[in-house]
Amino acid sequence: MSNKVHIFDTTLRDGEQVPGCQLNTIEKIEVARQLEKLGVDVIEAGFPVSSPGDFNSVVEISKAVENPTICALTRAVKNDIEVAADALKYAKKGRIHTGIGTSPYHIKYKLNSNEDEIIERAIDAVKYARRFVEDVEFYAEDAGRSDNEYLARVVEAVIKAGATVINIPDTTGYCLPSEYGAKIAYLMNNVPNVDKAILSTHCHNDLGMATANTLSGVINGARQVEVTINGLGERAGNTSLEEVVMAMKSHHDLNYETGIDSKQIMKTSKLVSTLMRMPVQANKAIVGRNAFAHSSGIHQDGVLKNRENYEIIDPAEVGVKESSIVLTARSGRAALKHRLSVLGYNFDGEDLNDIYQRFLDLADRKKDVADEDLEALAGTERVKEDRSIKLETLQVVSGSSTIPTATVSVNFNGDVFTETASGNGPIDAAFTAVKKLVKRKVHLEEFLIQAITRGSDDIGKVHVQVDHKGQSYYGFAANVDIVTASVEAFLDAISKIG
Ligand SMILES: CC(=O)SCCNC(=O)CCNC(=O)[C@H](O)C(C)(C)COP(=O)(O)OP(=O)(O)OC[C@H]1O[C@@H](n2cnc3c(N)ncnc32)[C@H](O)[C@@H]1OP(=O)(O)O
Ligand SMILES: CC(C)C(=O)C(=O)O
Repeated sequence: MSNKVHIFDTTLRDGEQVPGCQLNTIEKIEVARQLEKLGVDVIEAGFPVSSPGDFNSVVEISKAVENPTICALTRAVKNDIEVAADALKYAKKGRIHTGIGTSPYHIKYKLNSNEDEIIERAIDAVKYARRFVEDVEFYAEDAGRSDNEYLARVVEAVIKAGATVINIPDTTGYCLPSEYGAKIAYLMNNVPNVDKAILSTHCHNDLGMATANTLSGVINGARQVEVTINGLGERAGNTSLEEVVMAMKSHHDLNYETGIDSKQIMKTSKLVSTLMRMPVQANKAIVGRNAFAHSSGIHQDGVLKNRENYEIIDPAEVGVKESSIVLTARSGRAALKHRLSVLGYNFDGEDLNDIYQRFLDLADRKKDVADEDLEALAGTERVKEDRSIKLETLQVVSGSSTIPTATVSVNFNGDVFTETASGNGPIDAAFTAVKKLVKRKVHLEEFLIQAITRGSDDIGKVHVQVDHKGQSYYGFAANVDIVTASVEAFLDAISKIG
């Protein structure tokens, strides 16, 4: 048996069934072209009978794409098949995907039918589709809950009728991996003409087992997998392409081949997420933003010593530039030292311990610490050491119905002095208190606050310029508390007055 596993992407059909994920034709063409670059074998482009828009998309995708087979979905209904054939008229390689439910639920409650009648309808649909195209895929909807012996009879009959690929969908995401694998193995062993067709998996994720079930199907003989980018699909989603492909690639011993250029995975994931307006969960395998992010000290130390200590996939393999070391309150000195060195600062020994304590203080208040925060820490560390007047404590009261008041204590050569003042805001009040403390005539000439990175938990960077007897002095500080940063910057400037 060949080791080639065909990748059938149904992002534009099953993925597009997700509420809010509908795309227009131009967007679908963009996704289809990217899927072609990714190297999928089949693109399921839509369900042409469902709407003129979907019909048109299948037509235009057929024109736009060269290499992959373009597939159109139908029910086991003549008109669906005729419309699909018409939509595929420009496809270089076109496939009709027709089928019908085979589980007791579907046969009785959905189709109000019986087993023999369903086999006849399945045969008729496949034969009818073969009048239009050579490549006909048959789906036994809800195969996951279908009786294996009956399913084998259906599969044998539709292969005889001319089906080239047989899809065994776990439509409701019900199967366990062992159960789904056993179903594929049963068909491989009990359908006499099974070698005339390819068995395909189509596993939904209702119990979070879509990827496991798909792999179990492949291990037991399926050679096509139906998958979507980012695992999008009806209800809890479909099997995610990136997970299946990277699982097969990571386990070289399984020896499966696909035509996928895995370096295109991230780009494809981002395109689909953006166009379908469906964010990817941060911890999603392979394509989540945390999939290659290390944020705890022990892991960071391990990754810095050797990436493979904590990574089974080289991020470059899926088109991610590099893994990231995210500095948080759970990071250790190894990660901090590494990040500082990337930024051009070398901290060792006691210096490293000092900045590490200040870093922890910041990280406890801020979820993650960005490079700009580190720059500020590394810079202010030096600034503060040189200063003769140091801020001991600062307390401010402000709000919409109170007079802003600040109490500032400073340490001047070992002695602590305290003053309280009010102002038109907390910074003005604190500056007035500082002016009372230093007993020097200083005039604030310039005052600039900047947020360093993004959120409201950001570090504020403050630059001040003060005038004393006609000469300008500059001060700088950074802190998550902008009033503290302002007072520190003011003191920094004042300390420079001789
Ligand atoms: C498991 C899957 O994901 S299958 C794909 C699901 N995707 C979609 O359904 C999107 C496209 N669907 C549509 O646009 C519409 O449902 C259409 C055009 C296909 C049909 O629309 P309507 O004619 O209004 O039928 P409606 O959707 O209400 O009901 C479906 C009918 O198809 C029948 N049907 C369902 N599946 C099949 C099948 N595989 N083969 C034959 N008939 C089927 C149902 O029994 C029902 O028939 P009934 O009205 O005689 O009871
Ligand atoms: C149409 C079929 C293949 C399907 O989407 C399913 O059974 O989940």
